[in-house]
Amino acid sequence: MNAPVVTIDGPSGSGKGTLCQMLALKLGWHLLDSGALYRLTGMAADRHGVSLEDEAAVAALASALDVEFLPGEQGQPSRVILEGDDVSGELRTETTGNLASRVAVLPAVRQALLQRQRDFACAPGLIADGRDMGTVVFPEAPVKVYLTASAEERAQRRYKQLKEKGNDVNLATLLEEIQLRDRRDSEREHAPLKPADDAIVVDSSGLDIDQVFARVLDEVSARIAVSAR
Ligand SMILES: Nc1ncnc2c1ncn2[C@@H]1O[C@H](COP(=O)(O)OP(=O)(O)O)[C@@H](O)[C@H]1O
Ligand SMILES: Nc1ccn([C@H]2C[C@H](O)[C@@H](COP(=O)(O)OP(=O)(O)O)O2)c(=O)n1
Repeated sequence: MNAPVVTIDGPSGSGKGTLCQMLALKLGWHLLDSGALYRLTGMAADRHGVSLEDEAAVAALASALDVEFLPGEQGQPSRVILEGDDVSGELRTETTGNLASRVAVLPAVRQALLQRQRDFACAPGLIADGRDMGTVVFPEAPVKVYLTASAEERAQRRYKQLKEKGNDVNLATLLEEIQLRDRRDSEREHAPLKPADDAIVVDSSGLDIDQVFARVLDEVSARIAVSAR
């Protein structure tokens, strides 16, 4: 039998990454950060001077990504190595997020990453974070969540997150970037950001992350026999 998959889709800053890490830790399941694959593809194109207009060349980079995901030293975040360089910091910037959103409109890139994402579904189970996890990559998943929040709240969260990391950020610019990315991700022709027909929609505006986690864990426990750690 295939491993169970819980999909968590939604726009930037809705809390997907945080929620998915909490769920994966609680259940002892694998975690797929699909956005990281689009981010790495965008970064690879940038490094190799490949134009984002050249769909075939960007897709070739996506199929051949030379990447390693390393667990962090005790108490440290995990590290991502692209072509031998530690790109963990650069990977999470808004500039890279925008690059990712631009390569993500290219159908050949999405196709090149499809099987790589499905291969993450191994026992005992997978928590999959992205935009099209429930609609395209794992349409048979028994639990699908669409996590959202107002653009203003998401921009505030991102502002706080980046400020805490010591980045020089501007709230109005972050809000504009989030709105632009929402539009590009939702309006693209292939695998647009939208809730799956059978997704549970959770609006996290006004909920803290522990409340979101409790709500989603209840939904998971109601649908799948899980043994939480
Ligand atoms: N429900 C919430 N309330 C307040 N802050 C949150 C909530 N969920 C996530 N955050 C914070 O918002 C920021 C963005 O969350 P993240 O998980 O990176 O979102 P995404 O992966 O959807 O872009 C992080 O700093 C995170 O701690
Ligand atoms: N399954 C996915 C995941 C991400 N993408 C694209 C669209 C997103 O704007 C970028 C970056 O995604 P990522 O989840 O890393 O970004 P956020 O943490 O939500 O800001 O990649 C996608 O098209 N499909």
